[in-house]
Amino acid sequence: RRDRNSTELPSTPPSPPFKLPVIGHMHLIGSQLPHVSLRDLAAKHGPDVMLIHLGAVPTLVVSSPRAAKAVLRTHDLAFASRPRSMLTDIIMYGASDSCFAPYGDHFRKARKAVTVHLLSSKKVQSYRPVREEEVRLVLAKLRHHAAAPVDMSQLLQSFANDLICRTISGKFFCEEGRNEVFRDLVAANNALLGGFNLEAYFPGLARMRLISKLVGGRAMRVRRRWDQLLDNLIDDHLAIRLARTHDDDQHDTDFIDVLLSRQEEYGFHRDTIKALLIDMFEAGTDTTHLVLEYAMVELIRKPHVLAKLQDEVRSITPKGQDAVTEDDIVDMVYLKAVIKETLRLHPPGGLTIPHLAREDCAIVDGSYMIPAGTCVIINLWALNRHADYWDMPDEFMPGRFMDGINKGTNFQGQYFHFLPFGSGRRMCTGIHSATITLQIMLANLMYCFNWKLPSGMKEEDVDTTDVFGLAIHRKEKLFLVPQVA
Ligand code: HEM
Repeated sequence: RRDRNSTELPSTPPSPPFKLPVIGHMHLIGSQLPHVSLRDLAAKHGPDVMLIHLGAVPTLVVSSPRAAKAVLRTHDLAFASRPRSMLTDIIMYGASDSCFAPYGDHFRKARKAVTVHLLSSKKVQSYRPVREEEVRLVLAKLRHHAAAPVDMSQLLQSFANDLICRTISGKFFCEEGRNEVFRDLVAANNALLGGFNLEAYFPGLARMRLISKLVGGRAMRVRRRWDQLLDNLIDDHLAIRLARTHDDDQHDTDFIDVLLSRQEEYGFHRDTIKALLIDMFEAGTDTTHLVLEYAMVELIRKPHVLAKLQDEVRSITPKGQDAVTEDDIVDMVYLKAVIKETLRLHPPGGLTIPHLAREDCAIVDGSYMIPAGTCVIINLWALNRHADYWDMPDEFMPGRFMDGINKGTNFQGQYFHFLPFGSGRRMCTGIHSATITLQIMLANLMYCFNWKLPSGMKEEDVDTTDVFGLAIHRKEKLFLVPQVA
């Protein structure tokens, strides 16, 4: 495949020098955060695209908006697959989920089921009472601890966990303490999938019996724990469905119900349902709460932005209400700008999940030939801070979305310098759910409380060091003192 306006033969993308035997360019990624090392390497060796070898795996790193557009829009179909790995095969039941599934009939079916039946804007709207109730629980906890330092990292993580547990499996999930088990399991998945996996970079090793036994054994233990939890949940739901009258059947209340009611239509095996549920647990927690935490970090470090946001939220919410509702946030334009700016500076993954080239493809005006089988990662963090598109790119300035060149820029996937949710066939399916959750929680934190740092701490003392896993997170926990407004 080639772009139409190309005149010269495409070449291999540039690569950094110093490729070593066996490890390739891995030593150049170093101990820094991968998205930062890759941005710095790209600036020197391939500002649009750069080919590196991570162990034995040829990997294209995409770092400019025009190259991202080539991969995610112009040649979206050619780059819409995912690399296989022994770990995702085990944990995601043969990669039969939507996140890690290779492109093909199964992926299209799985993605359709998720976008149409679980995460469409209408479906997300139907979970409004659940969201509002979970937000109220957070507000009650904060009121209880008012005037004392609160571990906001932990509070926001529990909020995101509990909310996703309830949308997946109804209220009884939390009541029976299963959300604790699930929290452990998501952490175990992250340790496996987010860590450095030898077998992913040296596929030859995966064929060696000792390595496959070690890595596979660890993954199988986690998988068995997921099986236990999810089989119980599915069996409980099946029993309740059997006991229901025909009329009740109209109401699919949670994700498990919805998937069970569509199982025949889509021809899903029980394992596929389990894989899709793990996706939702996994993608729905360690994204939303980290963005909320970063929003609070940025706001506490910029008191004038925090004050402006509070003014907006408090002036729009009707007098006498004890909390902000989802109707109230429709006109909160500064709230939305604050959330965009937080997502711009802190996109949770930093990089996309790896894509895989399905066929040979010439990209960026036919300049570079990418062979089938190349792994592709788009450095979203680097795009979101690209100096050609953003003024003072490292500064937290929500106003940039209200005036100036980025007025009106949104994260729906058509502005290739701002892609916190990705773009194209592999774009995040949770975008509606994530957006409304971020908005309603942040609006309420602003409406109900004034915020201070623990005594003796100044704004500049708030630690902003990041560490890398499946998502980027802050090294230190965030403690803040809420004061009832
Ligand atoms: C602030 C919150 C979130 C952000 C910034 C975010 C961002 C992303 C990104 C960048 C990708 C990868 C795109 C690619 O590989 O090209 C992704 C994939 C995905 N996200 Fe999200 N996400 C968020 C929340 C959620 C939520 C709440 C859910 C579901 C409940 C979700 C479900 C998924 C799924 C299923 C995929 C895989 C899509 C595919 O491969 O077809 N995400 N997300």
